[in-house]
Amino acid sequence: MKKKLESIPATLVSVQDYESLFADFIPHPVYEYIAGGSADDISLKNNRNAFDSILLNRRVLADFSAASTRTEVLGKTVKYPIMLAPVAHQKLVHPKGEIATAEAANVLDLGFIGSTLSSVPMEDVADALQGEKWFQLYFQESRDATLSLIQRAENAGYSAIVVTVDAAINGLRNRVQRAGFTLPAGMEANLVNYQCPPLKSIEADQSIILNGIMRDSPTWRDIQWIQSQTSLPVILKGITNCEDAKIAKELGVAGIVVSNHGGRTLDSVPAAIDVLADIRATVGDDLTLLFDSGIRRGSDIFKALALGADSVLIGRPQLYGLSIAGALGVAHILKLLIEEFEVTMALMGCATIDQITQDTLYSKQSI
Ligand SMILES: Cc1cc2nc3c(=O)[nH]c(=O)nc-3n(C[C@H](O)[C@H](O)[C@H](O)COP(=O)(O)O)c2cc1C
Ligand SMILES: CCCCCCC(=O)C(=O)O
Repeated sequence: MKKKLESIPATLVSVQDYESLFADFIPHPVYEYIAGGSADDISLKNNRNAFDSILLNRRVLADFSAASTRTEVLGKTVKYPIMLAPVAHQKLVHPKGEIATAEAANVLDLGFIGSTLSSVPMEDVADALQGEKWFQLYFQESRDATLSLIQRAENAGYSAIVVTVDAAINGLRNRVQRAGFTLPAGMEANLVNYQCPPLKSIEADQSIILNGIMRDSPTWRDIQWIQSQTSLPVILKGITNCEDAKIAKELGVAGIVVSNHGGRTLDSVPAAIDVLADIRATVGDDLTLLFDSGIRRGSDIFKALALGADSVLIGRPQLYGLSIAGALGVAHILKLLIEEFEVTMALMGCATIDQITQDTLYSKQSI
């Protein structure tokens, strides 16, 4: 395994370059955990294929005298429509874990979503962050434990709760199983004092999954309960279905992350980018829509905004940079994506974010 780099070689000029290299810097089972999707990687691959099939309908000779990447997300002005997605267990790839990623987010002035499963306590991650910080919530087995996480997030200064709703149980992580990946101790720093309740009893002819694990799994009523327990905006992450988006809006959530979890939960769900426009049409213009799953280029950020996202989240690329060169690597990757996004805006003739509309894309039928 290679030692972390202390400077960035001139050959690393895109996220793809980092992606090709990061396996050399981490143990193979960890690589499989990060790079893999679920089951046959169908959704994982679809995420990229779908982005590649979207073509840009450029305009020339546009006026850039008042150009800006600034926009509003959840009622606040941000420098770029880009945030760091919640990514668990970051000390798997670097001893500083989430602290290094937070430092990179600070350098680029990007918002950060801290995971319930972070390997650094959420309070320390919050202290390391200078900009916008949201907390991603995984429901715990008991409401007390879930509520305690929300209260800790509030006390630590997080300004929104992002509830992940697409992972009621783990997906079929076959690549992880084949590689023999197991989570080392110390990778779930927020949960050290949380007791795991005993396994639920089931009848002899019942399913452990459907009647055991899923029996008390969260429902829409639990989302309402969370809303009743916090004054922070509540955002649901992991919606790919228009009816679910409609229910979420009716319940008054502050936003939705259109995401298939990077192809890591249910395999064979569509590419997240392929459902984004329909979800935007369903919820209307006013609800905050975030997007992740497959963003690897600045042009992907542009495409997601054109299809209705207010901001995108960067997932796996954080870990490529962290594995190879710590905070410097993450910052470099984020910088590359920002520059690519700006180049795309420039060559597309879009000087401001509100000019990035569906008209900037060829419709699939028209080509
Ligand atoms: C190693 C890893 C850990 C992740 N941990 C979380 C997590 O703790 N909570 C969560 O909501 N999503 C988690 N995700 C999903 C990301 O937030 C995001 O949805 C996904 O990475 C987007 O796909 P992409 O990385 O292919 O762009 C994780 C993803 C990876 C790769
Ligand atoms: C029951 C879901 C566990 C997910 C663990 C972290 C994550 O979101 C991911 O690996 O993806």
